Amino acid sequence: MATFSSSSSAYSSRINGTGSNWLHQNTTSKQPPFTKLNFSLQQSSTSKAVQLQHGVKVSPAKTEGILKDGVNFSVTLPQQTTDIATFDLNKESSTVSITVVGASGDLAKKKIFPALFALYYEGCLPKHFTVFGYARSKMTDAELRTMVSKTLTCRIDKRENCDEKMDQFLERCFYHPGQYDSEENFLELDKKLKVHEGGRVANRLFYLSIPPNIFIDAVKCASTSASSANGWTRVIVEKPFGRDSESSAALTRSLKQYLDEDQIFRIDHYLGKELVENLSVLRFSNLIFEPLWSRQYIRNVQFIFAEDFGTEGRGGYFDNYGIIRDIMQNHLLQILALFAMETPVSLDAEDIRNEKVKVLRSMRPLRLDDVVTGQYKSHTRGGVKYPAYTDDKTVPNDSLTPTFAAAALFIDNARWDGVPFLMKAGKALHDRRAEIRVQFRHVPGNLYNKNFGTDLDLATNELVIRVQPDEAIYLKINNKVPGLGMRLDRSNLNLLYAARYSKEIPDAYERLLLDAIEGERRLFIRSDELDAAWSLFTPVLKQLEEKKIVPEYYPYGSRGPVGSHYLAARYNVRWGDAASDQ
Ligand SMILES: NC(=O)C1=CN([C@@H]2O[C@H](COP(=O)(O)OP(=O)(O)OC[C@H]3O[C@@H](n4cnc5c(N)ncnc54)[C@H](OP(=O)(O)O)[C@@H]3O)[C@@H](O)[C@H]2O)C=CC1
Ligand SMILES: O=C1O[C@H](COP(=O)(O)O)[C@@H](O)[C@H](O)[C@H]1O
Repeated sequence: MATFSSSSSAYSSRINGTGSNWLHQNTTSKQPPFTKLNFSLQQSSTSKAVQLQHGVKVSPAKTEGILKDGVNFSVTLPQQTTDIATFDLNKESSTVSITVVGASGDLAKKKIFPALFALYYEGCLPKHFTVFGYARSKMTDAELRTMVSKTLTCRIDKRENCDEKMDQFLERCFYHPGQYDSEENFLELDKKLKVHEGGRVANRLFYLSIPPNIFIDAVKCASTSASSANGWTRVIVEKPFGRDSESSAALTRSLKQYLDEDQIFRIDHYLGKELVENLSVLRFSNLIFEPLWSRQYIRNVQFIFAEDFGTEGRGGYFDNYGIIRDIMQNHLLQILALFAMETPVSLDAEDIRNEKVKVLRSMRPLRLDDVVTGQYKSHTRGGVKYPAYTDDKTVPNDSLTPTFAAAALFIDNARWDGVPFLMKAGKALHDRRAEIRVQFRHVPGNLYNKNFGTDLDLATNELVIRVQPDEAIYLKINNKVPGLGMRLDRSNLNLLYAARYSKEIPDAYERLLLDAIEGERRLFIRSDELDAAWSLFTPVLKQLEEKKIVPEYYPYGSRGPVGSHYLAARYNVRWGDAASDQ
């Protein structure tokens, strides 16, 4: 299947083949909004049928039904197309089976099944697809459907024909109980998959939604006993990808015993978030930002993640990892790489991932002095007692695992030399947010300095990219307060998504699942990126553990340890989220 998307305000294309490249993009109209793409069929085999959706036209007209190999054709989009247009070049002859391994688990219920349903509802899944749940729990197909329907609390809930669509979706959902290390059980799954595939080209996606200690067993069995014989087989792997450089490299080596790198889709769901996707658009398609994107104008950059709840229910997993591995080494570092990378040669996955690796490899490994850790303690507010991290029964009473960390990182390259990149991540804080804050330098020789009082830092521009909640991009500027005097204030140029766009924002898992089905790797982590990411954090993680560094305790629901402010102050930085006009 090949898809591309277009809209009146942005234009882009995503062209992928099924198995091998069915389509080759020759030219794209240069006029935004783009309206035309020219393709030629590359695969020298049988003719392909073309299905076009959303009023997309194909020319020449005779290609409408059957396309012959080597035929050039062009596709015209309606000017205002905002939806994804879907081509299915071999729709009658191929099918996609998505097996959720660990289907009885938390992530499967909370994210994966709802995302699959949303994709189905939006018409983004191929004509022929099947969803299989696989886990050890005993369940029938009907029981899986009940479980899925009960947990399909997703953005689609209130939409037209939701119930009807849900019933249709559930008819495509099946379950096979089995052990994760049993080739025999995976062979049984293979047999069932074959029945549903009905002799078509069989593409198979396995989503490993299981604890990391059983990844390799499951990959081994899936690849040896349930790989597709005539289509592609891909595996989505959930984090954690190891605990440090060594264990991550060992995991990669083991995965590569059974899979090629291009079959492995390492998911970092923050890369699927709308505002993170938009980061490159903001930087590379607006003349006003890219020239400012360097040490010359940027004073510091902050990546902030906060949750207003603790590890509830996931303490067992969390205690072995801690907040640095859970959030910083992956989600925040991935955003940092996209933020700081050089302009990629193109929007192709490999070009983008090459630039991300380069910037990660230009970074200094984090030093112990540049980290502050914290752990939440019990706190009573309004008569309600909020638990300490160690109150979780799955967490040892003497655990030193950080639930909060702040860190200062540096990129030793020409663009970013000396600019502090600060990260802060914590659970059980006073609010929930994820954002990027870019604080600009002072205006040299500012004529209005005297209007700002003594604290010039408060008067510098700040660009905030709020990833969640209430997605927004806003720029703090200085402005004259209307009137006869000369009083200045700080105001926001504010792009609040909910006010600007009526369209709801898809969940990150929808985008990533669709990309994995289409073979688009841009938003997945390549193994060299992972190595580079681990080498930045592994030394400090080891020191924290070996030296048994005691975290600073902070009350549940507070703003976190004071130490994070001292760390920022050492680099002349003030956390943007602490300001009153945030
Ligand atoms: N939950 C979340 O919000 C997030 C999870 N992740 C990652 O996604 C993956 C899945 O997470 P989640 O759904 O929370 O995990 P769960 O702990 O819910 O496990 C998923 C399923 O795996 C099976 N399982 C659990 N423990 C074991 C075990 N020790 N041995 C064998 N099988 C076991 C169980 O199925 P059964 O007993 O039926 O076989 C369970 O339903 C993990 O790698 C996690 O780190 C990543 C980001 C967020
Ligand atoms: O990967 C993880 O992410 C969640 C936060 O994800 P969000 O999309 O809800 O912001 C976090 O709670 C969890 O600890 C971590 O493993």
